[in-house]
Amino acid sequence: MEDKNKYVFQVNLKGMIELLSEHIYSAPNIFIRELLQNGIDAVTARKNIDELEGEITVYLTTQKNQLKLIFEDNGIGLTEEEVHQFLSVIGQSSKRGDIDEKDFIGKFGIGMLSCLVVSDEIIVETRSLIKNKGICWRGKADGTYTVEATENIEKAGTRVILTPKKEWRSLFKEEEIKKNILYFGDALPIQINLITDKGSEILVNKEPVWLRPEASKKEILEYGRKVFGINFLDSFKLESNAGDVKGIAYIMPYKVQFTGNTKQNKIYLKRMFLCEEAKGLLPEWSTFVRCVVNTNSLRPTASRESLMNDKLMVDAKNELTLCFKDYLKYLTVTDTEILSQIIKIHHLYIKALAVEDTELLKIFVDFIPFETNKGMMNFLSLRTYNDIIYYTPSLDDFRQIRRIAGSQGKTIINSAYSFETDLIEKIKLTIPDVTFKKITPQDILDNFGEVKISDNQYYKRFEEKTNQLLQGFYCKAQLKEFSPIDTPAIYVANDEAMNNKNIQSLSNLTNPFSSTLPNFVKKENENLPTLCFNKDNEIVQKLFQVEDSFMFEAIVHIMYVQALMLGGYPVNKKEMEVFNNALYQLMILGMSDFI
Ligand SMILES: Nc1ncnc2c1ncn2[C@@H]1O[C@H](COP(=O)(O)OP(=O)(O)OP(=O)(O)O)[C@@H](O)[C@H]1O
Repeated sequence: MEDKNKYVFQVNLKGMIELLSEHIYSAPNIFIRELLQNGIDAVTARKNIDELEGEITVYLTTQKNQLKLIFEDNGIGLTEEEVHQFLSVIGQSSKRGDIDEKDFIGKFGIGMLSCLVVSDEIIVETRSLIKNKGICWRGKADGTYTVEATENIEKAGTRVILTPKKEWRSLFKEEEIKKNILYFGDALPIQINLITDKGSEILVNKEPVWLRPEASKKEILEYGRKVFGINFLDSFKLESNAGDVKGIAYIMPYKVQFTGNTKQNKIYLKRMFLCEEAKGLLPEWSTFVRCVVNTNSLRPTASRESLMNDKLMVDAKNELTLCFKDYLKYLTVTDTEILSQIIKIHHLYIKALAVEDTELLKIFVDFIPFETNKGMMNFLSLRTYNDIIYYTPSLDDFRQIRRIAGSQGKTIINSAYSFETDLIEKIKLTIPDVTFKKITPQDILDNFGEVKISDNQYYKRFEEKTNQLLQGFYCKAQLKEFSPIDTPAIYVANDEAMNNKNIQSLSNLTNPFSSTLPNFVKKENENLPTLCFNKDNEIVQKLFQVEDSFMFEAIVHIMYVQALMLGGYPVNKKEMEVFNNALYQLMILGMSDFI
């Protein structure tokens, strides 16, 4: 029995078009991609029936003062029933459920709507290869359509005719049409002709160089230069069974920011340009390459402007990651010159790769450069000249200790960069005969030579007086022996000590809560930053004998703030004030002798 309360959904076509143009498709030129796609799918469908070579011809012509864009293909065409079934029902596609479904690019049944973004009406003249009768279908943005017989189309195939809306005229200019056809269709396996009132030209007619197995490296690099405008260092093939992916990766000739920018590639789906975003398809550390790849079976999203991040994509990514690794391994035996250039320019990425792959780590480890207190050094020199290799994962610590550690004969790696500490941990596991040791400023301090204060009244008084002066800055003073001898004082503070200093400074502010802050510092905590004076330094030695308290104070303040600056520590307002004041007073004093 029929349900009286049952109704059928209505579709507001205008709303649908708005949705497509504003939210699904990124630009109005997408209609060119959709028309090319339909043309090629129609030709593919015909290939199963006869051997005719497929062709797409685009006409740009003025008829009765009206600009017309005509996309014509010699594909399978549509019967009258199919016109009603597929062209006139949104979301209905002849390519879904077909045994050859995987051969077609389209499948959602919405692509044609993109034409209504730029044209008020779509006219489709079509003649099916199966039922030899010409049909003219006219669809409008208000959701109505008409179908009638036509003699306009003589052979099997389809012709889509668009008249530009006023606001989109610029998209229908010859150069614009040409540019967009090449942008989306330059790798399509079909001849594409452009015929205008001025003449005709073939835009696409051969296999792109990056898909030709016999193409030379020179040709491939030349293609990369043309497309990306970059003189790449080298190139290698990308191939994966999962997703049926094939293409080329180009090595950037200069350093690129480690921003994870994956948006400067060319990704094709069944040879139709899809997007520039390779996220999910290539490994995260691969931003030192640009790639051009085609996939025949990874799945696009409905906007057809990115790939779906599904299991197949993950499998493809794993296979493509292997291509990177194989290429680098291959270079170790075929072209170490290129390899060392790649490592020199892109060592950050190579390190990330080595963290992931033990085999590669073993191959590359000696080539890998590290930033040390003695400049850039590769691992081979590091391990040849040092029994112990020190490293520090904090840039602040590295800045602080690099000079002093060097003078003590230690080599320290700055491992504050991404992947660096992970890499060191991995090297420790993989190459056990190399000794690594993490080092902090405190370790350096512990290694300074002790000075017996009680033996010398000058030393004793010096430490007392400097401690008194520095108390107000939450810093303690110690007399030590260390090299280099020309460094009068070094400020040493670990994170906790700095934290204590900051809390103490804040507690002096007028904020009503600030007085409670010192309670957060552990009471028994002796962990304050330390200013180590170098007992054997000339200025310090002179300072032992300075009796004048004004002069003593000024010099200690200058040495304190200078040590802060040298260590790369922040200098607060109070510290800056005493520093400036001391300098000012000393300058006045110095000048007075010459007046
Ligand atoms: N040039 C053509 N030749 C033959 N049939 C066509 C042509 N263009 C469109 N069609 C028919 O119209 C249907 C709808 O086309 P439309 O572009 O809207 O969607 P689709 O190509 O099926 O999928 P998608 O939305 O993924 O592009 C197609 O499935 C096809 O049957």
